Amino acid sequence: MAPHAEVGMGSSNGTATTTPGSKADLFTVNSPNVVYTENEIRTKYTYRTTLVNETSDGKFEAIPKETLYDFKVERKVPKTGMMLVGLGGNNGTTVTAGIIANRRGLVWDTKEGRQNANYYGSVVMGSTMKLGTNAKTAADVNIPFHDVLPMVHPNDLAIGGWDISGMNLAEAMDRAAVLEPTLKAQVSKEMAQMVPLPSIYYPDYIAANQEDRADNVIEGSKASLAHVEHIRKDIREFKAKHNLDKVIVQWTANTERFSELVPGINDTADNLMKAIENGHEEVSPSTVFAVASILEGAPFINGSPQNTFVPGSIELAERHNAFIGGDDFKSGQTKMKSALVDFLISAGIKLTSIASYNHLGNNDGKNLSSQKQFRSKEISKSNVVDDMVAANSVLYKEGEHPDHTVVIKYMPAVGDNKRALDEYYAEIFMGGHQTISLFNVCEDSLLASPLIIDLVLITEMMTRIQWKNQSNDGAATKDFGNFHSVLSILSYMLKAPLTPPGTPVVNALAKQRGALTNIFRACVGLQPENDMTLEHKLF
Ligand SMILES: NC(=O)c1ccc[n+]([C@@H]2O[C@H](COP(=O)([O-])OP(=O)(O)OC[C@H]3O[C@@H](n4cnc5c(N)ncnc54)[C@H](O)[C@@H]3O)[C@@H](O)[C@H]2O)c1
Ligand SMILES: O=P([O-])([O-])O[C@@H]1[C@@H](O)[C@H](O)[C@@H](O)[C@H](O)[C@@H]1O
Repeated sequence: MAPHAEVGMGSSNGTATTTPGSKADLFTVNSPNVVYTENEIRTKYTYRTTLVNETSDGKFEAIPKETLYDFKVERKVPKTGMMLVGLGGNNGTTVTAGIIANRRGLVWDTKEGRQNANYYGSVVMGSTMKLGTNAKTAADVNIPFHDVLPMVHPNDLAIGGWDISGMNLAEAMDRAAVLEPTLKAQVSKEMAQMVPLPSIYYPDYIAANQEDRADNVIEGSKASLAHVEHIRKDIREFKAKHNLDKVIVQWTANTERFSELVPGINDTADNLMKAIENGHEEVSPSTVFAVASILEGAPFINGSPQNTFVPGSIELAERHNAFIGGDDFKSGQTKMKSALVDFLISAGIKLTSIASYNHLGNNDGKNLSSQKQFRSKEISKSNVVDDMVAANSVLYKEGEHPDHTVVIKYMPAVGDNKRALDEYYAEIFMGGHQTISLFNVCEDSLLASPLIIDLVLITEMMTRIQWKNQSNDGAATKDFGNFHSVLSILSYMLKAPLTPPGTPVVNALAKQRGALTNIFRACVGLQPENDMTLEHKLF
């Protein structure tokens, strides 16, 4: 068996990328509130919100509020590694092959002609944001999202990870049946050298039909401190082997059943550690990976829908000032839903029914053909409309919401090319109705892989941003510190965004992108994009 090798840093014949440590800035901000030093960007930022009081006669009083923040961004781009749990799966092999292809600037033949490697579908690598308006022409100036802050380039990521299947990544890529043979042929040699590290396997958490893959497992079928330490050691060794500054761990392994939330077991950090020590059956493999990552100081992202982040794991992350994020990549059908529902309801159209069906034939679909695993996915796919409905009391009474059903069927013949069929039914003006019927073929792994990259790049960036705020008299109220451990800024990439305890969940796609964009703009002293364009209206 080939050694547990990984794909290393950018190769000699790779395309030009942001060399770790360089500060090749596309723009600088000329403002008294922004200071650039050799190692940092320091910003004084005025955050403007509106506080609302309810008056005794049922009306509202709106009070504009300003909070002064200091932001500090480390400019040095660190050498970063991405460790995937489920490396040998459809997503794991596809994202690995995609980064290798981009790094080497590969071109391959397809039925439609020559195809170049790209990062389409990645917000960070494939989208832009408005920097401002041209001082002379007043035309919008848009820049690549990746250039708003000094971010890691995906071509420079070292890649590794774990899988309960010991198949090398070239064979696993063939098993996944996602990529063109002409591309696979060009990356196969390099991927054949990559064999996932053995992983923990607790059969009760994933479908029984996954058992035939489990030939690369660490001894023990229940949680243990030994499992936590084994994973921590894997992370340390990967980091040392590639001489990395940082490692981000991401779960793209199978969807697990939900863990039961048991007081005294997974409700607090101490109880969770005790439950792991005692091998409690309500501690899942994904929670063990989360705990190991938190203790090792590696941010952990959950790309699947199960409740990995039981309350005890969130408390543990907060205690260790570690970053976590999740849940469940928002790749195709649900991404469309979170945009369409936002459009309909904010247009004053009363959505009354969503029928959301899909069938797919990959191993994910095979795992989801088991009821407990499907239930995890059904929950994450169903809750995505709640915030948009609750925000419109004109259309919906308290507690009223559209009918919403989610159906997933396993149809091996279609492989990774999921067919999503949706019907949106709505009430319109004067008793009319609108019916929107969608047929959306989502090549699932090709849609999810860019999200895996975005989650790593944004999470890594968040480890280099610190903040403090000032009281109104300008005195610093605290020293610089990290954002909250739960990275809700990642919500755009996720179906069921995890938020700091007690804070609201935002699923509307435009709001999610706006939060991500405007927080990054704030870190270089730029006000939020507001699209008012008064300069084009007031003259
Ligand atoms: N568009 C998408 O593909 C998409 C979107 C949202 C969420 N997801 C989720 O992403 C996950 C991966 O999707 P996929 O299509 O790559 O699935 P996949 O079944 O092809 O890959 C999952 C991999 O995880 C491995 N695995 C299972 N248990 C493991 C463990 N305990 N440790 C290490 N490896 C383990 C399996 O052997 C398999 O190789 C699934 O949970 C899926 O629901 C996928
Ligand atoms: O396309 P989307 O809804 O974002 O997400 C997908 C689901 O539609 C699909 O049924 C499931 O198998 C995938 O894991 C993924 O969750």
